[in-house]
Amino acid sequence: EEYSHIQGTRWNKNVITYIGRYTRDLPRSTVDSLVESAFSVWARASSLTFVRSHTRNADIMVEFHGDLYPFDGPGGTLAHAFGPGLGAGGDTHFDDDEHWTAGETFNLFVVAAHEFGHALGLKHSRNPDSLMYPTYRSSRPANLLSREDVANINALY
Ligand SMILES: CNC(=O)[C@@H](NC(=O)[C@H](CC(C)C)CN(O)C=O)C(C)(C)C
Ligand SMILES: [Ca+2]
Ligand SMILES: [Zn+2]
Ligand SMILES: [Zn+2]
Repeated sequence: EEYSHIQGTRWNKNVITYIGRYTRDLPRSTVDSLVESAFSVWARASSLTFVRSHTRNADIMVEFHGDLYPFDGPGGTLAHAFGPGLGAGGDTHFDDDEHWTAGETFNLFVVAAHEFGHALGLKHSRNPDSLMYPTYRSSRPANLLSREDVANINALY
């Protein structure tokens, strides 16, 4: 879920940096490629570009953590992200009590793409076909973004 109390509306730049941590569920190289693919979903639909950083002052920190709020053990909430901003702004956290996969439930690429939508400033959609719909759906269409998702990211950047 997005944390509106700290987020701004959008990043004031088009090149956004990120740095990632890892889960024991997958090889690090797999996490790297799934995260990069999730960012490229938004890069392809907008004027944004995402650059992996190796310094801690990256815009978006990708982390995995267990039983700290709002996480709740296996199932339930899968991840959360802060809207654009300094410090924790843009940071994206995955519940490490989930089983993260590159295929079946829960698919890290699909969840990351949703979370990165929040990290860019997008809210939830009421359209079940949209990536920004608040419930996880494993059988997502090939083109992850709905026309609404594309319209919303381009209305923002
Ligand atoms: C399977 N569990 C769910 O479908 C849960 N939904 C989520 O964990 C959202 C992330 C999904 C959409 C990737 C939380 N969210 O909005 C983060 O930005 C519940 C619907 C149970 C809350
Ligand atoms: Ca959970
Ligand atoms: Zn969400
Ligand atoms: Zn967190």
